[in-house]
Amino acid sequence: MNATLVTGIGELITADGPAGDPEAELGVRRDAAIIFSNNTIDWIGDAAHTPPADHRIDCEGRTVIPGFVDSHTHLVYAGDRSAEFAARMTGVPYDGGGIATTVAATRVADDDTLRRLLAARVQEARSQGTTTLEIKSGYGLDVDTEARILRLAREVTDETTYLGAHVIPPEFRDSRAEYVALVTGDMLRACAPQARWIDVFCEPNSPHAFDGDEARTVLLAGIEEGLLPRVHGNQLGPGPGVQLAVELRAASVDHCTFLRPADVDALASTDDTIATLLPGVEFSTRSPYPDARALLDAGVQIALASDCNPGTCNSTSMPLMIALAVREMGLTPAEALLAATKGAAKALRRSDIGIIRVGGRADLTVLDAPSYLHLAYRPGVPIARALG
Ligand SMILES: N=CN[C@@H](CCC(=O)O)C(=O)O
Ligand SMILES: [Zn+2]
Repeated sequence: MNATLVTGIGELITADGPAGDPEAELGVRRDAAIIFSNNTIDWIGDAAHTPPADHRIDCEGRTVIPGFVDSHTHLVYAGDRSAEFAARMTGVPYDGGGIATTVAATRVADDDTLRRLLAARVQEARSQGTTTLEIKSGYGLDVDTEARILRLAREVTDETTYLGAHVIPPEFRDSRAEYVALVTGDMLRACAPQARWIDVFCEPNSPHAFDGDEARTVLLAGIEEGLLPRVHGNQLGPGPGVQLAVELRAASVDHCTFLRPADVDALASTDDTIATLLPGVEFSTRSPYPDARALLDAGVQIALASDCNPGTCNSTSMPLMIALAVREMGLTPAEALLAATKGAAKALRRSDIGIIRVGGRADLTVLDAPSYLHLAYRPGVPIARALG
């Protein structure tokens, strides 16, 4: 059977409590233990009366939570844009133009280089408690490199996203329609076999990104090819991204930084589309933070993700995202932890992760702390690590 007993748990957060009150939904259990085998949870019960197991992990009073689900990352890339960040801190606004810098560096990086860079970022994320990563393409913007990025991403996760519609590459600046035709034609056919999702940077406030009509064309082509839609929306200003995501029943619309009341209403009207908030981006671009309270008060389901990428948020740290969500967006620690686990799992249409329940994946994260509150109470210190 090769079963492992996890015991000595000071506070167990299952995220499997009744919906409604976040504190109750956390499903906090004390004096509980877990048994898992083949990465599946077999048993959760009283630590004083545990079934037999082959191995034993003593948490020595630490807190155990569901492994973080990071449902929005751009981890396959080469190059560095720290100079762009420094310029932004002097007041230069972000408009997505710097993506071309990363595209140039990524196109000339070989597979071994990209694989090594990706492996280091995956390990960095796991060392901070992340157990599921979604990984997008989007730094190739030509058929071969986009397909290469997704092939490398698929080596480390099944949650891969085709983002050929990240920006219009320089060589197509004067022929946007031709690039949209490439993204929805040869590039889509080359990439779809290695992708579960299709995404688009839907942003009329950037000359580099895609307007509502272009974004719709891209997503409909991806759906036709069997991919599930996700959207980068309303990041730099009001725009059609949220409405388009809800209309096409996208699993998630991400950023949601600039929301009009009609956008909040649209998100509140559906169970299909999660509003994924990316506070590391506002932190790193000095944008205003999304009005998370308005979303929650309207009954909108939210997720938190890192959006780790070289341009707007170069951090894999989900604990940082939780601390920012509490400090800057007014979430309670319970709301933030649920958004970084169960909520982010919903943004991937998954129910076997982001939660600790029998039959679910044994993706467990240990906090070197007596309570989950320390994720926001002690920002910037390494208290979280994935078990195993
Ligand atoms: N806005 C679009 N894409 C990424 C940024 C990519 C980059 O600047 O390299 C984002 O989600 O913020
Ligand atoms: Zn992104």
